[in-house]
Amino acid sequence: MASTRKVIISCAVTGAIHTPSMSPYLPITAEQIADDAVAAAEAGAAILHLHARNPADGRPDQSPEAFRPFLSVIKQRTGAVVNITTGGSPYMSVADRVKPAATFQPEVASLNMGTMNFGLFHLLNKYKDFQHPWEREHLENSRELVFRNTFKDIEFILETGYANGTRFEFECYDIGHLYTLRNFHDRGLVRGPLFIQSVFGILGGIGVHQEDVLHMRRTADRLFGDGYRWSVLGAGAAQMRVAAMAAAMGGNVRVGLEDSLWAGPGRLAAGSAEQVRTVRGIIEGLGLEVATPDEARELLALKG
Ligand SMILES: C[C@H](N)CC(=O)CC(=O)O
Ligand SMILES: [Zn+2]
Repeated sequence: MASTRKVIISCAVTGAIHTPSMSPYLPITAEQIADDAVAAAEAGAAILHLHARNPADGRPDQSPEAFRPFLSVIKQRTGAVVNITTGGSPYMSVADRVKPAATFQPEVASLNMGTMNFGLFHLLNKYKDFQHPWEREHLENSRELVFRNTFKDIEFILETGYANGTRFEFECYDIGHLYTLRNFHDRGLVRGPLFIQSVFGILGGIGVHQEDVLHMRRTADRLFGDGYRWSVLGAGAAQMRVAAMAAAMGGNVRVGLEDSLWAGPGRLAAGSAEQVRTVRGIIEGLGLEVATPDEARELLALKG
């Protein structure tokens, strides 16, 4: 009897897109980030994708010192795989963005496969009142904001990570990013199995329609055959629908308050663990099983 397929749940607990005034549940302090991450791991997340913030006003903070307090707690309290962002926020230089991963040498680090417009200004239609002035600026400035990751930047991040045995979550926000990854693959600059995180619903990238999800899957199959592990994240209200489609199509999933603040229409999630429980229900409802951190390590050939 064929063994049941294991689905890897990644959880991104805070990110750098959402701001404190958007949800009282968005973890900001190191203690809140650690507690939310541990709860997500206990709910079934095998991989924890981590950003840091300034505890005073929630502003994204990419200094290694901002990461250290919650990383040690997470390591003590869970066996989950740690995935440190190299995306940081679009306002940061690549040199700053890579510092935490270079310092802590995690099993996994995120890597955005290209430069892109990163639209957040549409969120101003929804959010009017902000505790901190930087929040409105963060959204307004996104009209002329470019998230920069040139081919040279990507090479630099790859070299930095691979030197420490770190593997990558290749974030592909559009079909062109898959072709970029294929080019790096053909030049022998990336190591398989490739962990591809398809990102749906960020303004500036691909949408959240089922045809978009299918298109990403088919293109990745054509470019990488069985040399990759596919995962998806859907931004905002599309999170669970995109996850359900991908799980049914042999994929893995990412949830968490970095990608969506919601538990349902008009209902804020009281933490990332609530979304992990929801997506776990979908996965088990499909007759599949959730991968443990060690099963994820094996599937992704991580250093452990
Ligand atoms: C849409 C997500 N915020 C993508 C992300 O997680 C980027 C990164 O941290 O490198
Ligand atoms: Zn991130």
